[in-house]
Amino acid sequence: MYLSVNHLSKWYGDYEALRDITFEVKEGELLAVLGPSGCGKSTLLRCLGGFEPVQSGDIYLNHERITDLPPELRPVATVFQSYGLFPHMTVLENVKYGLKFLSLSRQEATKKALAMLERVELAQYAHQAIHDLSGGQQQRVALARSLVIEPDLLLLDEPLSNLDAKLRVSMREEIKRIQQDLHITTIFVTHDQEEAFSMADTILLMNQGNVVQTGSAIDIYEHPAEVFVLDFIGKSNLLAENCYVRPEKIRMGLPTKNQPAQGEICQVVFKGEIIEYDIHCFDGSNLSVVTLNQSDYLFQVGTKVCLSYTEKTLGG
Ligand SMILES: Nc1ncnc2c1ncn2[C@@H]1O[C@H](COP(=O)(O)OP(=O)(O)OP(=O)(O)O)[C@@H](O)[C@H]1O
Repeated sequence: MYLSVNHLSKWYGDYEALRDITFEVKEGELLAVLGPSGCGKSTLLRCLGGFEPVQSGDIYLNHERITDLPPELRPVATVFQSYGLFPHMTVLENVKYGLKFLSLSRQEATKKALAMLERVELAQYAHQAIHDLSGGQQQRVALARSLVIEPDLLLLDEPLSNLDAKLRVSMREEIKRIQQDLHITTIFVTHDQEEAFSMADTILLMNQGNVVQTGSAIDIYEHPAEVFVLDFIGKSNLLAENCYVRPEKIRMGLPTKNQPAQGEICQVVFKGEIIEYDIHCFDGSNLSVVTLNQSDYLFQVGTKVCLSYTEKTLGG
């Protein structure tokens, strides 16, 4: 495997921030580390980048053990949330800065930096000051500066968190395009499920310093390993211990002679593309149902409905 992380543990004093973390990443794959605030995502990234020592465990990158190497000796580039660009330098100078520690002639460095700016579609801004660029453009300069050194592994810590909602969506596609073009193995930290789902080949879901599940977006959504995953990823109805049904998997209809009403709609939330319903069932339970907006608005508050669905089992 290209990146192997084996039994990594990290303590801050007597607080265990990472507990026995084990996972693998294939070459050219994009892995999203997803989880709630404080679960240890950034700590894991800092340990992979060499910015934090670990107490036990091993990291192998491209068959080399890098666990104890300082950041500058790891073939790894990190883009932090703040981008860390130098405001007094031009775009080109910022990207060339990444090459400072390689023994390249000035001409070679300029050529490489310009080629990378071309890749991220910013060549025309090469001689502009950093503060003349938008947030999304600055993000791409930070990416270019990291990628120009041709690292074996790219680490991105919540790279879209400083951008507005619309730009986040277009930057997701942009980062994915660049990552795939360069076939660069990438680990991307986010607390945003949609971001992880839309970008990652594999998702590593964390909670309280542990890895709780690893898999594709479909694996994790369709086969949640435990209640935490069910709650964190999407919406769900927990029916009984270990049994659940997703709201969009419930079919709702008007009662017929053969199918009596099982509940009554007590709330309708119109969200445009979808409509969310809260159903009070006659057995005393409550269910959430989501339907696509298919426009006949049959179901209003007070409508009695029948429901059909198949229960799924956690971990199944
Ligand atoms: N330098 C430190 N010293 C002590 N505790 C720390 C340190 N850095 C992080 N922690 C603790 O370790 C835990 C994990 O923090 P971390 O920043 O990795 O979480 P995170 O999942 O990235 O959160 P967020 O999404 O909010 O950035 C938290 O409880 C945090 O308070």
